Amino acid sequence: MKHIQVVAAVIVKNDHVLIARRPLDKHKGGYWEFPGGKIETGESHEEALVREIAEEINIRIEAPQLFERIDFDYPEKSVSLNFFLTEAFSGEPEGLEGQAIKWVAWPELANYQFPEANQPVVKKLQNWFSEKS
Ligand SMILES: Nc1nc2c([nH]c(=O)n2[C@H]2C[C@H](O)[C@@H](COP(=O)(O)OP(=O)(O)OP(=O)(O)O)O2)c(=O)[nH]1
Ligand SMILES: [Mg+2]
Repeated sequence: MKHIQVVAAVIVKNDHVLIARRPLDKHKGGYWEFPGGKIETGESHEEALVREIAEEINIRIEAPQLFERIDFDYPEKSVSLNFFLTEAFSGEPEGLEGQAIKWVAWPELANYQFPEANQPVVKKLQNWFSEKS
């Protein structure tokens, strides 16, 4: 089975987190995600993350910290997801690939459908916010 390494950003501003809706023509199209994508050959995780977020969301993220790692097998491919949390960025988020983006108050996260693999990271993030507040 095809295996890919993915980095994704959990971008936090106060009690909100930025999510994006995957384009319909992509794997898991229509699901909400933490923006990010595949690591390219020769890139570090952090380089890939900064690049993907600039390409997709038009902001520059700073000081991302590894938050959660998840390996998951979909029927069509297996993914290693590396989620990095950051509260520091410059610029104004914008969906550069035509995708919807949204700042969601953390208690509302449960109302958005994420890919199956994301279940543990969404739960961990809800715990992270609830311990902070
Ligand atoms: N970015 C992101 N991908 C996720 C999440 N959860 C999840 O299962 N995935 C899966 C869906 C995809 O199979 C893969 C990410 O690939 P991608 O389509 O975003 O890759 P990419 O941005 O490099 O896009 P491209 O090569 O198709 O243009 O990881 C998530 O929260 N964020
Ligand atoms: Mg992507």
